[in-house]
Amino acid sequence: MSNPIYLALDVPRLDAAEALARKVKSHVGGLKLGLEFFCAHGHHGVHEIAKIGLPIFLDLKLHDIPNTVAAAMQAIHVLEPAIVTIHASGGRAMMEDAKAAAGEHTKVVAVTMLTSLDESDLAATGVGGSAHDQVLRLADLAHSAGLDGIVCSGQEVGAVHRQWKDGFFVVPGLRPAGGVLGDQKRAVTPREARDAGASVLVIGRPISRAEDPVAAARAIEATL
Ligand SMILES: O=c1ccn([C@@H]2O[C@H](COP(=O)(O)O)[C@@H](O)[C@H]2O)c(=O)[nH]1
Repeated sequence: MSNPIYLALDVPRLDAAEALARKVKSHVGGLKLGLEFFCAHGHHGVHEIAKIGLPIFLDLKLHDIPNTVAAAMQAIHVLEPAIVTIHASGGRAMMEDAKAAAGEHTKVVAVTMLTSLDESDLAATGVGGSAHDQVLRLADLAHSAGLDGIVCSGQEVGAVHRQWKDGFFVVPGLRPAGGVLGDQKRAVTPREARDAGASVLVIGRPISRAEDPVAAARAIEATL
C-alpha cells in the first residue's frame, strides 16, 4: 500500500519548501502546495517541487463562476497535478465544468466544510444543522456532479465513505495524539482518519513546524 501522507508545504520561501520536502520525501507519499505557495511561486514553484519526484496536490480551493473555474483548471492542466481542490459550495455546474476541464489523470475533489470550522461557524454563515449533515449534503452534490471525491474532516469521512464506496477522500486537520490544534476545530489522529476510510492524509505543521521534521514524519508514518 502506498504512503497516504501528503505533506502540506505551507512555508513562504521556495528554497525552504524544497529543502523540507527533500528531507522528508521517504516518509510521505505526496506533496501539497496551497494558495500561499501558488500565489508566491506560481507555475515555476510547482515545476521546482515536482522535480523531487512525488505526486503533486494543488490545493487551490477554486470557487468562482463555472466559466472562470474551468478556465483556471485549463491553465493548470500543464502542471499535471495528481489532485486539485475546488469548493463544493460553488455548486453543481461549477463542479461539472471544473471536472470537464481537468486533465484525465487529475483527481478533482471538492472541499465540503473546512476543518477550521465548527457548527457555530456554520450557523454564522446562515447554514443550520450539524457539520456531519453539511458534509454529507455537499459530498452527495459533488458525487452527482461527477467529481472524484471530497475533502472533509476525519470526523465525517467514515459516514461519507459508507455512502460513496469508491470515492477519493482527502482528510486534512490531522493531529497526532495530544498535538497542538492551532486553527483546526474538527481534528482526529492520522490513524483514526485512515481507519475511517481516508484516501489521503494531509499533514502540515505537525511535520513542518516540528523540531525534527524527519523524526515527526517517521513517527506519524509508524502509527499507520
Ligand atoms: O478543510 C481543509 C482544507 C484544507 N486544509 C489544508 O490542509 C493543511 C493543513 O495544515 P496543518 O498545518 O496540518 O493544519 C493546510 O495546508 C490547509 O490549507 C485544511 O486544513 N482544512
